[in-house]
Parts: sequence; structure tokens; C-alpha cells
Amino acid sequence: MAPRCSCSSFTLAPFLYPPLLAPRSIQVSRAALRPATQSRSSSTGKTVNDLPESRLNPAPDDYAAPRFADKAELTLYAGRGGNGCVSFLREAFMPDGPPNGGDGGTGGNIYIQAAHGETSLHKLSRRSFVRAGRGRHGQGSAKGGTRGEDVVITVPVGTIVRELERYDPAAEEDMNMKGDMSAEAFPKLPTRRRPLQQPEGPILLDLSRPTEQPILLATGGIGGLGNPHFTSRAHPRPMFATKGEEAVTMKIELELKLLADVGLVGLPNAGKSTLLRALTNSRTRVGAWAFTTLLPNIGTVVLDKYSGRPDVATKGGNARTRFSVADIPGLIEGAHLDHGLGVAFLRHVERAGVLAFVIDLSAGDAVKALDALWREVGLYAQMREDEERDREAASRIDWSLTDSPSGPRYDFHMDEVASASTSKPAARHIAGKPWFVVATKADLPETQENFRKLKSYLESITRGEAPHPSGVEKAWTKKCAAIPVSAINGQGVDRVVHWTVGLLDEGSGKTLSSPVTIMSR
Ligand SMILES: Nc1nc2c(ncn2[C@@H]2O[C@H](COP(=O)(O)OP(=O)(O)OP(=O)(O)O)[C@@H](O)[C@H]2O)c(=O)[nH]1
Ligand SMILES: [Mg+2]
Repeated sequence: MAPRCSCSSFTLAPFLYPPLLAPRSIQVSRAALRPATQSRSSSTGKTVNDLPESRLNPAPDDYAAPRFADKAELTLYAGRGGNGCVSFLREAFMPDGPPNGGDGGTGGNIYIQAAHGETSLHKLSRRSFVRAGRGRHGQGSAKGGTRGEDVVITVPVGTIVRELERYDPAAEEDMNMKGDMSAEAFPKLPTRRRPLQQPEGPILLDLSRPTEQPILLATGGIGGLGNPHFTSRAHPRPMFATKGEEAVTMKIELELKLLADVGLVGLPNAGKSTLLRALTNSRTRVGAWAFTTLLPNIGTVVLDKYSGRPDVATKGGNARTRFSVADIPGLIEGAHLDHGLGVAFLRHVERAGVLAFVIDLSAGDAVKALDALWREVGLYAQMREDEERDREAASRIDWSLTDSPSGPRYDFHMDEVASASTSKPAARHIAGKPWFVVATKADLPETQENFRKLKSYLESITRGEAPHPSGVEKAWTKKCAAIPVSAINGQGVDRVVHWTVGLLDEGSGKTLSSPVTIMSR
């Protein structure tokens, strides 16, 4: 068929296919832009050492800024139920048929699930509320309303969920009848229950492992009843239905504690971020100055290269296909006294399965550096233990006033407080973790001797001849190893992966049996 107007297609052509009709000079100038943007990074951001620029030795401005948040507060609105419908059958020769209004649909529920792959709460921290879908209203011809859509909030493994506030309308609220019908006789209405029971509050969950099934937080409202439910001798044609139930509204707080399977701990400028780049696809910032990293970065080491078959043999039935690594800002001596960036970031490796101490072989005595790091980690753990003990002691204090001749006094159970302090050896939980040393910058000259000393020191710890560097009794000293690495050249990195998987497998037997701990309220 001939086009209705041939000239119109010609007029529209430049708008529909601009690249085809654009003059040649424009195309060339656009192509020329591409190398210009690429060359910008290499012209402005020279590498700080004289080595050639690469992914592992990037320019200081070649990085992806981490998006990280470890706290979020959300208001959850479960979906309210759809309203029942008032409707009557109408057919040919039957203008006044029986009532056939459908029931309203149930509102959507809100669940929470901890999943691997999520590393931060930044997406949730930007949202202030989460709303599930409302149930649809019932319709004529006895069509029930469809269910509202459920919402699953996905959070990183290690998130703690605390309920702050809740508004829960009664599960079987009074019917919102249209008009005053209290005196009227109605048939017995069906008991309407929520398909899922609203969990009792306040909710307090520690999602320390991935949850296979989403966990229910807020239940949607029940749908209203359609008019056929109200048919009776007194009301053969009821002109009323019920409204859908209001749903649960809840305010929750999310706090992320555990980020990764492996935590990198090291002095500033040791090469932690370069190691993370070498192990993973992370584009964390690298620079030859202290405190290049200001926020924790997470990378995932993929073991099976998405082939479905792991490259690294793992113990047990479930083959490990990946593990995550956390790079935190460097620690300096006195970090527990808030020197440098402090030890606050250690809480993100506190619950990691394995600690990897990254030590720069070219920056002086490696043994001293390892001791200094362990000292800071040990002191941090001690601080945490003290905090926990104080909290425990505070919860044990009986604040009730007791009558005594000398007047009222507060009854402190000091013996219980003392027993609490001695029941857990300080710093046990962090010093009891499997650990190893990644000795970086092994490509630099005159680092062999330093590495040899470090290795023999670690061997003596393993044999039990030297104490654990943290000074904690019964700390983990099974196979203290040092792996020489040149992260900038990607050398020795495979050995780090194999060693880590071995240690993770060893520790996996000790993990909690349940993915969710419902903490004490
Ligand atoms: N020669 C050599 N240089 C390295 C190696 N690893 C890292 N570097 C260099 O060491 C410097 C510091 O590296 P980063 O990875 O930023 O160190 P960092 O520990 O993350 O430092 P902070 O984030 O400040 O704590 C950079 O200039 C790197 O290029 C290595 O294996 N060999
Ligand atoms: Mg860094």
C-alpha cells in the first residue's frame, strides 16, 4: 500500500533516525569525545608510584566511592484490606436478582530477609517507609478482590532488626457497617482471621545468617465482606457491605554489624585496598598516603567463576561458591583511644569468620606491626566486653527500694556482677577467630629478611613457644600462617583465597544452627 503522505515520512526522518542523517563532521566530533574522557583520568590522576597504571595500580581518582550505611530507620505500612462490594444480579427477565457483591482482598504483608550479596543498608537508609499493596475491592458477580502485593525487605547478613513502635488494629475489629444496624437481625457472619498471625512485639531479630524463608514483620488487613453475607429475612436485598481492615503500621530500626566472611585489618597504607582489588572486582580507592580508605568497602570473591563448579575444594556437602571480604580504614597505634579514625570500624570485622592481618613488608619490622595491630584489636575487644558487662550488670540491678533502719537503699547484686565479669575471658571472641597474615609488597627489594622473621615468629606461636600476640589465653593459634603477596602484580593472591576458604570451612562448624536469633526482650 502506498504511504498516505510520502512527504510526511521524509519530514520525520531526521527526528526518528538522527544518527543516519547527521553530518559526518558531527559523528567524528562525538567519537573524539570518548578518548578525551578516558584520557582525563590518566592525565589528571597519575599513579603515585612510578609503576605503570593498571587495575591493581590505579590513579588516585580511579575509584568507585563506596555507598555505605550501617543504620536505617523505616516505617512499615502493611496493606489494608479491600472493601466488600454491594451488588445485585441483573439478567434479562431478572432485574432484581439476589445480592452478589464480592469480598475485598487481603492486604499485602511485609517480610524481611537476610541475603548474601547485600553489603550495606544505604538503599534502605534513603527510604523512610515501605508500603505493601492494599487488597483490591470486591466486585459484582461475586468477584472477590485480589490480594495486595507482599513486600520483602532484603538486608545484608548480620543486620539487627529492632521494633520501635507499632500500631495494630484489633484482628477482629468491629464491622464498619453503613448505617446503624446494631438492633437489626443478621445471619451469623463468617469469622474472618488474618491468614498469617501478626508476630508479637517488640520484634528483635539478629539475622546472623541468610534466611531461607522471609520473616514476617507486619501483616496485611483482612478484606471486607460483600453484601451477600448480610442477606436475611429482614434484609433480602442488603445495601451494605463492610470495609477492609486497617493494617499494621510499625517503625523499625536496622543496624548492620557483620559485613563479611573475612576482615582485612592493617596499618594505614599497608596495601589492604590493593589486596581487595586483587581478590575481587572491587574498585576501592588506592593511594600512597595514610587513610585513603575512609569507609568500609566490601568485595566478593567468586570461587566458581559462575560455572557452577567451585575451583576451590571445600569441606562438607555444600560447596562454597563465594566469600566476601571487608576492607576497613587503617588502624594506628592508640586507635582504641580514638587516635586516627579510631576503632569504630572494627565492629564491621568483629563478627567476620576470619581475620586477615595485612602487613607491609617494606615498612619496618613486620613482627612489631603485627603485635601493634593485635594489641589494638585486643583492646577493642576488651572495650566491647566491658560495655557488654556493664549493660548486663545494669540489667541485673534491682532498683526496688528496700526498707531498712538507715532508710531506703538501692540493692546492687555485686556478687553477680563480679561473677559476670569472670565468666567470660576478656577478648575471647575476637582472639578466638582463625587468623593469618598477608605479607604485602613482597615485590619490593630487601623484604625477604623481614618476611623470614615474621614467618618464624608465627611458627613459634603455632608451636606454643610464643604467646598469642593479643596476650589472650586460649586464643586461636592452630595454624598461624604468613602468605607473601605482591597485590599490585596479583602475585600470591590465589594462595590467600585457598587459605581463607580452608579457615572459613574450619570455622563454619561453629556457626549458629539457626539463621535467626530472637534476642532477649
Ligand atoms: N610495590 C607494591 N606496592 C603496593 C602493593 N600493594 C599496595 N601497594 C601500594 O601501596 C600504597 C597503599 O596502598 P593501599 O591499598 O591504598 O593501602 P591501604 O592499606 O588501603 O591504605 P589506607 O586505606 O590508607 O589504610 C599504594 O600506593 C599502592 O600502590 C604491593 O604489593 N607492591
Ligand atoms: Mg585503603
